[in-house]
Amino acid sequence: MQPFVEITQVKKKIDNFHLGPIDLTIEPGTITSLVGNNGSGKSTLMKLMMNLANSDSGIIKLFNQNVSGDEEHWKSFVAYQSQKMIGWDAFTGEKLKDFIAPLYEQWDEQLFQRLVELFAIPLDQRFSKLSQGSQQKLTLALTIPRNTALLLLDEPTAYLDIPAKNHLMDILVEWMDQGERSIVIASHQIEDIKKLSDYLFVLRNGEMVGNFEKEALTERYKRYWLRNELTESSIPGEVFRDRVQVVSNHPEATEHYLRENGLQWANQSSLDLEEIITFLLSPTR
Ligand SMILES: Nc1ncnc2c1ncn2[C@@H]1O[C@H](COP(=O)(O)OP(=O)(O)OP(=O)(O)O)[C@@H](O)[C@H]1O
Repeated sequence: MQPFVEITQVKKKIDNFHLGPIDLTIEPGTITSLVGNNGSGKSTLMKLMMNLANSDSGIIKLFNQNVSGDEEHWKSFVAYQSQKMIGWDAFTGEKLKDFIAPLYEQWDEQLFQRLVELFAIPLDQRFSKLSQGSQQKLTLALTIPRNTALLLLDEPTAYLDIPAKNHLMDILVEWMDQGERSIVIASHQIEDIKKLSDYLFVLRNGEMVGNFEKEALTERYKRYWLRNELTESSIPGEVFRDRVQVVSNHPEATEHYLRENGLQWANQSSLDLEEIITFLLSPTR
């Protein structure tokens, strides 16, 4: 099956900020988290994917169509939740639903009603009158039931309360099971990233660090506790050290070196995904 998204060598400059070059492919049936420090370009990348901003170079294809071309058929396969919904303030949830639902052939009214109930969304209030969390809940309730093949969510859980976050994760997992679908989610919430992602696309200050398969990434990092303090200046795979502790992102090379040089380790452990992301986003490591 054709990838849902193909991004090739995309670059974008905004004032002093440089994004890219970005290469990213989103296959059907996958959830990809966009992970990066603040201002690293996650929202910009999503806007580029939606053709809400123009790239300076490179190609972005959604459903095999160039997003900046004349043909806009690709838009019917995508639902996008941005951080700020422009033009919604004056309308109630009920009215917004009346505008949006008829635009989507696959609109799932039952799922909409379920989300309204689960999240206790007051549909009779104007969007501008809702709390930030309730605005986010309503936005999700008006986005997920569109049932498009691709769902782009820009920080969907930043303001959600704990029960709503948990409900949302269950709903997204369920939603994925209903067909050839994919989700791209920009998030700083480690629980979302851990629970949902198949892939982590990591950006550091506009630069692409990589697109990592989550399980492979967690297996790649190991911490070794050595019996004696290290005197070597650097050992293969090392990304961090502290007296008798070494963290490696290339365990085979590290272990080979330690054995060859008679350096024994008393213990080893895996790293938590949060710690791995911290290493990936840290400029000195
Ligand atoms: N409309 C704009 N005008 C000026 N600068 C912008 C604009 N949009 C984005 N930028 C700049 O682009 C860079 C990337 O911003 P972006 O919002 O894409 O990052 P992000 O990774 O989504 O950040 P965060 O995690 O804080 O939401 C930032 O330096 C930001 O200041």
